[in-house]
Amino acid sequence: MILSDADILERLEAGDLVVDPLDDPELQIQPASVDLRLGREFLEFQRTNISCIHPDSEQEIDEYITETVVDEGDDFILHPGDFVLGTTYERVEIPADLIAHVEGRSSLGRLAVVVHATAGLCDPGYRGQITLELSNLGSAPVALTPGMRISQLTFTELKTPSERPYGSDRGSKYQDQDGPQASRIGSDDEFGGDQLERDG
Ligand SMILES: Nc1ccn([C@H]2C[C@H](O)[C@@H](COP(=O)(O)OP(=O)(O)OP(=O)(O)O)O2)c(=O)n1
Repeated sequence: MILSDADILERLEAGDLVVDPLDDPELQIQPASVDLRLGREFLEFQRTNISCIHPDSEQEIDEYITETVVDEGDDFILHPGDFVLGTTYERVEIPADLIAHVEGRSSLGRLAVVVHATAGLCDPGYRGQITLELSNLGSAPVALTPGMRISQLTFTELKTPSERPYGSDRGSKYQDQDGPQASRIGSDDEFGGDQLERDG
């Protein structure tokens, strides 16, 4: 079951679902979602000198990334073909019996701005700001203003609460993230590994 505005309000008031700060609930709570605003920090991949990214090398990923913090009143210009990481301004806490989906807003989609390239799932138990995978599929640069409503979060109730919510086991590498976080896929090994065992 997907939560409606009334369900979302009820869970926010109960305090187990958190969207903080929710400065203008009337504007931000939509019929069945909550609009989230764009934060000031962005991570950009440097275009030059990248021969190949090895996902298992965190150091390598960090070396290729630069951080930009947009000053008050300024915009971040997302150029055609760009891919950058942004962040929601709000911090969320998802209870063990809900799963949240990060969705784009139609008004930005119509400008060819995509807010999550592939991953759009916030696990039950997740706490923190949400990293946005921003790209511009159009042919004109688009100005993004921190504070603008950039994405929306929908909530689906699980049949039973998760027994191992995010944060309760070793693999929860993005728990409590603050600002945009680059991929930590290199930590997968440390947490049990995705590598297939080789035969012989
Ligand atoms: N666009 C998104 C999607 C998710 N998340 C956060 C909320 C999720 O609960 C958490 C982990 O997401 P995934 O499970 O999709 O990521 P991984 O499987 O790579 O990480 P882990 O191994 O920690 O589960 O990241 C985020 O900040 N921005």
